[in-house]
Amino acid sequence: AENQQLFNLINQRLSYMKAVAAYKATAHSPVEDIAQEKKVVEKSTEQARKIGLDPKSVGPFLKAQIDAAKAIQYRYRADWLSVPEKKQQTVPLDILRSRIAKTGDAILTELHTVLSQGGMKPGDLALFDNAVTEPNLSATDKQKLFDALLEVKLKP
Ligand SMILES: C=C(O[C@@H]1C=C(C(=O)O)C=C[C@H]1O)C(=O)O
Repeated sequence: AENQQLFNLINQRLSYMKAVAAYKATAHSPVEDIAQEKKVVEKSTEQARKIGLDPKSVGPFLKAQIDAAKAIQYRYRADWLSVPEKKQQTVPLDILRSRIAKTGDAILTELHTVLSQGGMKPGDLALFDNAVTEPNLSATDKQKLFDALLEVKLKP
């Protein structure tokens, strides 16, 4: 169903965070990049408005996605301090960010479709739980993400 596709896309965005964390670890860069977050929020808010989502209700969802993305990266970084990973090939950050942006746009488009077809019910939490499989996402991060997702509305 459409909900399943939406949840898969949300998981896909989170699944890029291991590669982002690996790039930053190699570059000795911090996880948090406020300038990039601002770009993501501005572009996504504009996209949401264009496709007919209520931009105000999208704000907390975007924040929850970014918070989850950072929490995942911090956990990888912490784990790699205890048990270093074998040297992997790192994907350039600009390439990862363009994939993240594409997935982010797809999430908003799919969310619009779901809301146009009647929206989600709290009972969809079980579907969401199964679809969102990123191992370094905590149960509370996951709950926050789902709660913010349920608050997104169509443009009045
Ligand atoms: C994903 C990244 O890491 C963090 C999370 C971001 C996001 O979820 O869009 C943006 C900037 C960073 O604070 C990144 O640096 O691109």
